[in-house]
Amino acid sequence: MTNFTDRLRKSVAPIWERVHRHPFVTGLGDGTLPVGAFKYYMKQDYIYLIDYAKMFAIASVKAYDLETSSRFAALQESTLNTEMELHRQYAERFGISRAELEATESSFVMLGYTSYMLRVAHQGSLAELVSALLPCTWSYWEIGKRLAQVEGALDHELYGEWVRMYSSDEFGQLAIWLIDIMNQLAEGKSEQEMARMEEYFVNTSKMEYMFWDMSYREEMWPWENN
Ligand SMILES: Cc1ncc(CN)c(N)n1
Repeated sequence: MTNFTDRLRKSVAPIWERVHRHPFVTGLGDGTLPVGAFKYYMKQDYIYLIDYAKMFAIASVKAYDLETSSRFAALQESTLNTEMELHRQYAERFGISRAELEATESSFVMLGYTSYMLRVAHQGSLAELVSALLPCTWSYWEIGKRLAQVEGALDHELYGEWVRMYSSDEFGQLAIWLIDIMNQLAEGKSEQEMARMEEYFVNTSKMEYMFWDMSYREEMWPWENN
């Protein structure tokens, strides 16, 4: 028997494959990614994660039982204090202060992505909320695991830290828990509800691709660097 997340994964197969082949992602693995693009990405991703952590906070409020509520609260905590610590450490290496990091001006893609997710979180059910946030954690874990297979990627002096974090068992446990809860929440849902959840999952998967792409091109608003 296939579960709901098998259906989701199948529906985004071509998009995620494009992500795996994107030069930003392959460059993280083989070390060819320009440092400027990585710095740009780190700063945009830092402010992205501030909003992403809020998705878990809203999920904690919407949860139907205490255990689920506290798991989402823990996910918020680990985003703010473990995942974002990686960014703070990179920023320190680059001589970017915490204040500067937090004051990063949002790119259009970053703003579109987080605004969309937060809209689903505020207007939708818990199941819809999880379907919109799941590509973020799940796809990074998949990318991390694939890059960890590339020779030298785990030990690269700049990008190794990134690959180690997203391929780690700790990060994988978070992704697995989210995949499980997605399947539980989908149980008993009508085809119409599942189709809406699939739409959110596909849309945020496309936005993941766009986030990599804008980072590679260090894209801001069109009148600033075009
Ligand atoms: C844009 C994006 N997507 C996903 C992740 C992994 N939490 C992230 N840090 N940034």
